[in-house]
Amino acid sequence: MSNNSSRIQSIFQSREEDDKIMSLFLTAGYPDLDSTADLILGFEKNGADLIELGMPFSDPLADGPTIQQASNIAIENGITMKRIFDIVSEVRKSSQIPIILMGYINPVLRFGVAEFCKQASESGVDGLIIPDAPLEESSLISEEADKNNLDIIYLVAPNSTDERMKKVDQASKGFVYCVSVTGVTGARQGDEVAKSVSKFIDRVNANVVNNPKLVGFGIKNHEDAQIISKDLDGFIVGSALIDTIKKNYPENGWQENVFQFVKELKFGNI
Ligand SMILES: O=P(O)(O)OC[C@@H](O)[C@@H](O)c1c[nH]c2ccccc12
Repeated sequence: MSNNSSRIQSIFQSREEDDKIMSLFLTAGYPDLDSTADLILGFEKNGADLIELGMPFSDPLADGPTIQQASNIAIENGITMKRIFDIVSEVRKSSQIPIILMGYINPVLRFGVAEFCKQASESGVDGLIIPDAPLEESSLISEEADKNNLDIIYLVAPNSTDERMKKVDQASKGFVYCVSVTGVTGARQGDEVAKSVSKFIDRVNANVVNNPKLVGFGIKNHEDAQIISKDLDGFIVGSALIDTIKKNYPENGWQENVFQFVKELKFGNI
């Protein structure tokens, strides 16, 4: 029997007080099919603690332009569910970094929930984030996820009531995803996120007491990340990473430039 979910728990257990967990979001199959596994391994070497692998979908309603575009390119590249599982199996040959699949419910339903959870788990996936299958719809998938040792991570946002935050905390396993700003994914200008987020984080800390907490949406550099995750366990970056890939690909040495960005995100300019 696999025991995948313990991989997520163990990164929080071994965390030092000042060391923020860094989760990176990458669209599977972007910028090309062959790079995804190598990118994940390189992210890990350069400071990533956790990987969110995006399952591309043609109608990604929570995503801003950067991730929408990456999804479209990945679909053009020929990404499929099977290829996503193959990427995870490939990473598992040499790495134990926790991997969470993140995507929309439709492709999962089309694939078949039971089969999806089984194959995800067998390939070495640890958890799932399905933003359009919130708590109310969780019965669609929670039973099969449980059976296969997959943690389901639910989201809280500034417009979540205290009551809802408590419910999300009860239902989540692995961690709770704190969405820093209302709206879609994407890097924000200036200190927009840092300024608005502190009241929300206080409320999160009062209501979400059983799970570790990571904050995401709009974080673009180390300084943002440190300020925004100050009272939480860590942070998540997606769009700013994908923007960096887009800026460098396919120039010579593009991966090295991306890994340098990753290192600076985690450790600052050193
Ligand atoms: O891209 P940003 O602003 O850095 O935010 C993280 C985000 O990309 C990733 O976690 C994510 C991608 N798509 C999502 C949909 C819903 C919630 C979260 C996500």
